[in-house]
Amino acid sequence: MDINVVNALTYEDFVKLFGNVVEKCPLIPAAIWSHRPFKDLADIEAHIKEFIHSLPDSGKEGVLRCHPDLAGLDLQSGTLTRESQEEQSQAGMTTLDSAESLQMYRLNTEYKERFGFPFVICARLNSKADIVRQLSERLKNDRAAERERAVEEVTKICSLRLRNIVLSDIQTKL
Ligand SMILES: NC(=O)N[C@H]1NC(=O)NC1=O
Repeated sequence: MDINVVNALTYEDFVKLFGNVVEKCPLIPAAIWSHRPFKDLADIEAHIKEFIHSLPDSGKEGVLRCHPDLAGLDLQSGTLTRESQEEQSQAGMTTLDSAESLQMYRLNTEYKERFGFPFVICARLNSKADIVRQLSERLKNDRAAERERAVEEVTKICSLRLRNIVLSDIQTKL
């Protein structure tokens, strides 16, 4: 995908195309649109990261709260976004047995009670075993460290989603 094509998109088409690069946060692409023209995809990514990092703690936590639980209710009821469905499926979250589902439910619940936002990890870069291990490990962090850790995962998810868009035919997304 040519960056000139992206730079020529209307605001509406830009948000339609990049609206979910950060889960359920179309405000983020809407905000960075004003930085056009972008040099390349890395430039778009840098603006998104800068925007997220510039948010106050409450804003960062808000971004985290837009994420569905891994192997949670949205997955069970078929209400995940297309991107999240693909990612969770790739990490084996859609084929958990009942003991694994219960373990994820308990850990997710404990995590949300401790931090007040859901556990977020880039599912495409982690196996089922990695996810369970990291969920248990990260429960030991303090809130500020964990917020930053989780935001880092949001940026990894965003990078892969951006790459996916670029590698696929732009026309099919509009
Ligand atoms: N909670 C959480 O990590 N959710 C996600 N991770 C990911 O890669 N896609 C998601 O929706």
